[in-house]
Amino acid sequence: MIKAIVTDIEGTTSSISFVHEVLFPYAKKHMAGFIRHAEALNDRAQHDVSNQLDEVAHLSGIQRDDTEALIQQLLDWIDEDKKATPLKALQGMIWQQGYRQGDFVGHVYKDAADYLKQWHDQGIDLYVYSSGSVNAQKLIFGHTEFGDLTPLFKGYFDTQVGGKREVESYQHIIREIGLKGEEILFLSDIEQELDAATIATMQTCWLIRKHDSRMSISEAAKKYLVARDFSEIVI
Ligand SMILES: CSCCC(=O)C(=O)COP(=O)(O)O
Ligand SMILES: [Mg+2]
Repeated sequence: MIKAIVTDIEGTTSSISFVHEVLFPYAKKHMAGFIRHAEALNDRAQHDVSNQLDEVAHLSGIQRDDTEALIQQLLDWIDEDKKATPLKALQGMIWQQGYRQGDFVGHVYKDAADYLKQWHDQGIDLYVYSSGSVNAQKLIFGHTEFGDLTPLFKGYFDTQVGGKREVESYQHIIREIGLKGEEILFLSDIEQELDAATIATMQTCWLIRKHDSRMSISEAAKKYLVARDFSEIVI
């Protein structure tokens, strides 16, 4: 029996095009200005940005005092869709401005919003696991056309627990949730994420959305339970 559901965001609850054509370009446009002007932020925000730049320097081997090279590295990582934790943290800080200013609304499919509400009302614990930072996850679900969906979620996981294709990440999430793996359903559009969750003993469902699918439904169904939207997910 499923007692908890952990969902991916991009390609699962939300469209790939929103992430790649709205969020990523917005972060790219504002990254340099955001970092150069970090000094003008309040102390805590400045400290947060500085910590992330420390980590960019550590991961890239670029000198910590070469701000322009660090910015270029971040822009290159956006182009590569690199799931680097400091990039994801900085993107979240930049998107926060965008959501607050009303530059965009977080995209969530209607079926996802409807079923998340239904499952929540049934007493199923809901969690998010995305490469986007926990801050970014709360922002996308907090600013949807269906209102603030964050009260539906019991918890959020990002790459602080590890990469989404690593078995250990799902083992960590299972421990944190405090249920057996087979009592938790993981939803994703990415085969390698489903593979890792399955090895960690979670149940899985592969989302093959019409305009977002990277795989045919018949091919995917040979390996995992599949759903074209949340209404087809069997609990
Ligand atoms: C939290 S919205 C932005 C998502 C993001 O930055 C990303 O890289 C997509 O990752 P996901 O694990 O949701 O596919
Ligand atoms: Mg995804």
